[in-house]
Amino acid sequence: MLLMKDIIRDGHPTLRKIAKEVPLPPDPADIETLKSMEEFLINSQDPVISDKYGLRGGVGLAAPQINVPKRMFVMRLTDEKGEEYNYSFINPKIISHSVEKSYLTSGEGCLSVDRNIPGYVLRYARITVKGFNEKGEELKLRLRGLPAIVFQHELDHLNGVMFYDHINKKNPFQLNENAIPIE
Ligand SMILES: OCN(O)CCCc1ccccc1
Ligand code: NI
Repeated sequence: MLLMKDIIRDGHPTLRKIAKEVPLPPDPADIETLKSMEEFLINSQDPVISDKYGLRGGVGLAAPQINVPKRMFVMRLTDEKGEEYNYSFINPKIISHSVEKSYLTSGEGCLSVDRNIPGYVLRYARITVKGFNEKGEELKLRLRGLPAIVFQHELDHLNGVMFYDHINKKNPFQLNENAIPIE
C-alpha cells in the first residue's frame, strides 16, 4: 500500500516535469498504479487507517506525486450536495471552460507541499473535461465547484505546475470581481 514516504515533495524534479501520455489501452502496470493511488485516497480518508499509517487526507493524487511521470490521476470526493466524484483519469484534458473563475476560500494545499501557503488559487469555475478510465473507456464530464477545483489541481501536476504558482505574490488574497467563492 502507498504511504506518505512514497509521495515526493516540493523540490523533487519530477514535480516540475511534463508527464507523458499513457498508451491506450492502458497496460496492467499502469492500471495497478492507478488502483494503488485510489487505495491511498480511500485509506487517507479513513479515520482509523489514516491515523494508523499517518496518512494526510487527500481528495486527489496525481502519478507524478509518486514519481511516475505519466498523465494520470485519481480524484475522490463528495460535493456539498452529497454527489460522489470518484474517478481515475488517463490522459485527461480540459476541452472547454467558463470565463468565470472560482476559488476555495480556505486556499489550497498539496500532499507534496509540507507547509501552509496562504492565498487564493483562482481556477476556471466550470469545465468540460475528457479522459479515459482504467478500462480504457472514454469519460466526458462537466464539472463545477470543488470537483472542478480538484480536477484542475491534479491536471496542473501533469504539467509541472504547483498550486502556489497561481497565488499572487504581492497580494495573495487578491480577487477579480466576479470570482465565485467555494466554502
Ligand atoms: O495533488 C493532490 N494533492 O496534493 C492533494 C490535495 C488535493 C487538493 C487540495 C486542495 C484543492 C484541490 C486539490
Ligand atoms: Ni497536489
